[in-house]
Amino acid sequence: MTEIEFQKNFSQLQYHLYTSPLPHVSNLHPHQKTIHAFFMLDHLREELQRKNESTLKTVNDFNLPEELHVYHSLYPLDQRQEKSIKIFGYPSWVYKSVCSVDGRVYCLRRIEGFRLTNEIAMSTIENWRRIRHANIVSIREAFTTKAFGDHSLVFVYDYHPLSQTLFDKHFSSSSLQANNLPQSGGTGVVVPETVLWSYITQLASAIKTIHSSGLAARMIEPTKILSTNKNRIRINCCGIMDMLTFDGGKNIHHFQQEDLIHFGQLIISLACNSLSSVLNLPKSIDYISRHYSPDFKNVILYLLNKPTPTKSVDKVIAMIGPRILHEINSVHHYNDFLESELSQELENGRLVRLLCKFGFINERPEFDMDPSWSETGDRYLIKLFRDYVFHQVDENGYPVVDMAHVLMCLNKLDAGVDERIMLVSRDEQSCLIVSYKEIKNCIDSAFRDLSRRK
Ligand SMILES: Nc1ncnc2c1ncn2[C@@H]1O[C@H](COP(=O)(O)OP(=O)(O)OP(=O)(O)O)[C@@H](O)[C@H]1O
Repeated sequence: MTEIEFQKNFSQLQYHLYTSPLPHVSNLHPHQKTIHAFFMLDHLREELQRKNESTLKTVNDFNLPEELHVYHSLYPLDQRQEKSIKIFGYPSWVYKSVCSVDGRVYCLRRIEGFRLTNEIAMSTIENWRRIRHANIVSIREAFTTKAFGDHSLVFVYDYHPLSQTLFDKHFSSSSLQANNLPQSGGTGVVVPETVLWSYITQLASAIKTIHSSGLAARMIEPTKILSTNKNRIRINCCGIMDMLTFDGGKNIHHFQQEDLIHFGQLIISLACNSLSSVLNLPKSIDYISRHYSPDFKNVILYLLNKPTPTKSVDKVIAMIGPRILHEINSVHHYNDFLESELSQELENGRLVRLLCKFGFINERPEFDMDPSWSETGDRYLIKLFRDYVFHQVDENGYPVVDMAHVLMCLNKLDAGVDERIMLVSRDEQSCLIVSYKEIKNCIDSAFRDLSRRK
């Protein structure tokens, strides 16, 4: 399916189901709530919806193999059609794909035209598979294939929907600036120092885990670091270079030292908002001294120092200690925020379960001829309660469509409160005074009754 067909077949989801609260209702009493209090924040919902949509996207591309090892439904993720061989020495392609073994979505990276001659190289992936880190894209497996009509090597990674490379995030729209250092009299920094400290902390943590496992990342570069969430980054493509240039681990110390230098170059490029800033270090450091804190400059200078036997990521971690505490604090705050948003939806799950029970009980066709089912006793009460919640009309006979009323009734029902309400029959000939507690008992017993009938 093409992108246009996809748009046609799946009508756009309405992200903004509710407008934000108006100013005059924002000052509520403690016991009052607006409709927004029952749902997660719009922007969070929208982000999750978009991620789901992009995870489900499919395409009918006859140039792609239908099946590849245990993977199918390949969907290309490359945004740029021109293939650069700068990073791997071979053209590489990225696909989203579904695994037929566990049904999950993965990201496949194909290295085109690579013929594996040394089988032992495959074993390097085992070391990488053992690494689980919040700032590293996890690798699952690697295999060779001729499904594309050539000898290709495919690496399977966790899929992070809608992720962006740091290059796309910070350098793509600024290609003009990419060749020039920002002017000293400019409006100030492009990437705030707090964001850069967060990047430094996350990358240092990932590199520490990699180096402690006797490995080297060899991928600290803007197109191979993914931004998967707000300020959340992950090193991508780990393990590929170890396989493409297999040396049995002889040069690992050299590659680890290179990691630190590339780390420094990445941060300097982000701080100066220019990929070429590493070519003119004195000018770049001067810019950083004027716009960022001395601590920040010292970390960069340390990272860019010539390799020595004592230069290590541990020293970087010691230098950035206080910033790590700040990062932990921010992460805990964000965690609290997400937990509170999640709890809003938890309430909705409860209400959906209640609505499902209503759906099971009311208007069952097989009991149409059985007046004892819905027209008497408990079931009759449930039917009247359903009318009370959903089918009320105003004094002019117009339907009352009031979500707050529905939510209030369902919440009181779920809690089984003692409050009493008056239920009126449709012909208005009889009325019943019952408590939510009694109705709750009726629903539970009717549902139990249904579940038992097999
Ligand atoms: N694990 C992943 N999960 C989800 N999306 C990914 C993953 N890895 C890469 N992508 C996406 O695939 C696209 C292409 O990635 P790639 O690494 O090829 O970047 P690139 O900028 O095209 O680099 P190159 O110039 O080396 O091809 C990017 O938009 C990236 O966000």
